[in-house]
Amino acid sequence: MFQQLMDDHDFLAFTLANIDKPLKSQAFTLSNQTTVTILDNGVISFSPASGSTKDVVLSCAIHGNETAPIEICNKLISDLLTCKIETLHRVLFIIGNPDSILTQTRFVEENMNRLFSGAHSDGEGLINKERVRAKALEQYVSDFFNDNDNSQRIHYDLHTAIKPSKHEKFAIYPYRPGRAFSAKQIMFLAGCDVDTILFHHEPTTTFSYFSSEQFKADAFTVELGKVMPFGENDMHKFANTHKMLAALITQIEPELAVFDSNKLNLYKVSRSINKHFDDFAFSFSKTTENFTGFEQGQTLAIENNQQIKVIEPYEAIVFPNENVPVGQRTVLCLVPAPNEDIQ
Ligand SMILES: O=C(O)CCC(=O)N[C@@H](CCC(=O)O)C(=O)O
Ligand SMILES: [Zn+2]
Repeated sequence: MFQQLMDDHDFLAFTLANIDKPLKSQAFTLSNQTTVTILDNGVISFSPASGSTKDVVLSCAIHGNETAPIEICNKLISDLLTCKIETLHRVLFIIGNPDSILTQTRFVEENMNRLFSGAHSDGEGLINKERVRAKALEQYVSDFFNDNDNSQRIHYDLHTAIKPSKHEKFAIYPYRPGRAFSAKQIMFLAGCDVDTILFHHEPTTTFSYFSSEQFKADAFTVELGKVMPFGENDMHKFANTHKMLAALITQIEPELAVFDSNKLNLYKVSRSINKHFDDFAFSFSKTTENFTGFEQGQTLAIENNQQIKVIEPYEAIVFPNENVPVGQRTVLCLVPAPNEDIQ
């Protein structure tokens, strides 16, 4: 079964070829003494022989149609397997939802990025593959981080956005009460061309919040551009992201620019507008880009004959999506964030 991976070093192809085949955890050693462990379909870790000071989780395809992050992770995995690059830190790669890669959809039955921090087992429980997978992924991340108590824990959950964005690459910094935001992390992301940060205002059931909250990891949902099918990503646009992620794992400390808020776009999430009725509809056009701003009093959406208006003097919107189940987020509203505690 592993021969295909040894021959072509294509972990994505290996993952898709082995969906639903029982896969026993298996480890082997590369010529540079890195231990490679395949833990499950789409889950692979690399451990250097010694000296790891960081534990890094790189996840992609939590939404199966978000292909650029999959291509970036697959290239890093391939370069590690061929010893073209050598990691100095423990790294866990996760291809989140292989079934939805095959269907080329965001998810098959349920949005996996609403199922973490135990939400997979709420209500009717583990009734579909996405719920079972979210629970399993929590376990892999927990085992990975718990294996090494002294390391800095990092998790970048890589996505692409459904709509085009005024700021092409941006990251969501999960809610972390009592913990300052990290200037170094923000500058690492800036090095990846991710120059826009959204500070979240409440707990969520996303993968990045899980790692941030449970393991005090420096964790982010990172949006690397717009969703595109395989073969249609302009990989030049991801060169700096790829370069920085490679530097993160192959260097003790990648070189970072000094924090400068003037070079960044910093937003705070002011509220999440959830869907309460089936007739929820936005008042703005379907082509409206992420980060489009609206003035106080403007109507953003209508549901059940009620208008949902802009509350703050100015709110920008991100991730508008009316096609979600009742109870889920339809859009996040953002306000400028000049005074966050960034250290
Ligand atoms: O473009 C969209 O509408 C969604 C893109 C996406 O998948 N975003 C993540 C953000 C998660 C977070 O808030 O940290 C998601 O919706 O799950
Ligand atoms: Zn996504």
